[in-house]
Amino acid sequence: MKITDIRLGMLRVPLKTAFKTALRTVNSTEDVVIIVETDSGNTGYGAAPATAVITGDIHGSIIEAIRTVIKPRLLGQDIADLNHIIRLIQGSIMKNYSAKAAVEMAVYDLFAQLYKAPLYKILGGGVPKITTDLTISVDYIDKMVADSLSAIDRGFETLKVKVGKDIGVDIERVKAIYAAVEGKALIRLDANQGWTAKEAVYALHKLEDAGVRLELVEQPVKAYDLEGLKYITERVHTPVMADESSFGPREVIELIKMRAADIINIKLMKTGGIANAIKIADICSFYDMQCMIGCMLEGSISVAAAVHVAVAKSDVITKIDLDGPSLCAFDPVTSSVSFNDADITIADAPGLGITAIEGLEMLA
Ligand SMILES: C[C@H](N)C(=O)N[C@H](CCC(=O)O)C(=O)O
Ligand SMILES: [Mg+2]
Repeated sequence: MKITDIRLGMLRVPLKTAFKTALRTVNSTEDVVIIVETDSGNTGYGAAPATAVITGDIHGSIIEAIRTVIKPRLLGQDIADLNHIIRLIQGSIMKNYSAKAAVEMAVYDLFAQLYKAPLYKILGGGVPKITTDLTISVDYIDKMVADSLSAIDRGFETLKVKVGKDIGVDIERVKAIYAAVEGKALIRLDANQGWTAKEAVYALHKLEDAGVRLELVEQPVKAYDLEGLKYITERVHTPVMADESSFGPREVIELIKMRAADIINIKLMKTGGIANAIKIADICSFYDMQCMIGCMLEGSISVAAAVHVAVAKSDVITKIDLDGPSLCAFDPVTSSVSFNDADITIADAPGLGITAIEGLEMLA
């Protein structure tokens, strides 16, 4: 099975409601879709959103990295040589993790198709059913409480509450949501780098003293501020998770050595794809550290790839934040992964099992 062509398209899907974090506000998912064709007639799919504020990637850079750098190296490659192709992708260009992730997942899709098995089985097997949280965007307190209650009505049992704005209002936001959902849902916070280390310790102590039980707090401080992350981890009971501070295996090893965080958030758009995501899971497993698998604001093609990884690495990936498709108004993709609000399941089809994508605009 040899690669004969790589084509690109754009897939845009409106959100149910605006997605608001400390870093940005977005109203739709906009993914670069990659289609890898082979001489056997098999097609592999991948996708990547442009999350400039986190990865530095924009649509143009993703498209150009794939078109001008990665594609020429991959044409003619035999899908059976998976590790060789991964090395070609990862060594082709510095950074550009979203572009690498999109291409790599399409290659993994084909590799699993070669052996006629769902991707998660090729990655080690597991039970093909996981449960995701839902993100509650940072907003007026009443709106966040209403959104949290509506998420519970939809069946979500874990809410990822966005904070990281004004520290005083953030504390009130979390208290109000906790009072409304206590006993009905678990709360995890994501400050998306919005606090200083001292603010984070102050806020978390206030919440802990008020009896607010949080599952974890994600990326309270700036991505580069590993000392700040460590300062918080050493002072609060709430487990601290690194997101923007950990991209690939190197950062994860550094965080573990420093004891700067309790949990690592793995995202394919930060790792540059599946191979590094698995390496991180294995490193964390070795050090008895738990992981979350998360997503950017992205649609169901790339999130499906993360679902396969989550299933295969469920021993160490114990927390799931794969709610991109649940935030969308509809899912234009037909695949073997079904996103039913909190419940995500994989049916028994080869690879990622993608059979149709409605509304895909092919790029010239
Ligand atoms: C969508 C997901 N639940 C999420 O919140 N991801 C963010 C980054 C999303 C973005 O800005 O695209 C995160 O975990 O920081
Ligand atoms: Mg985060």
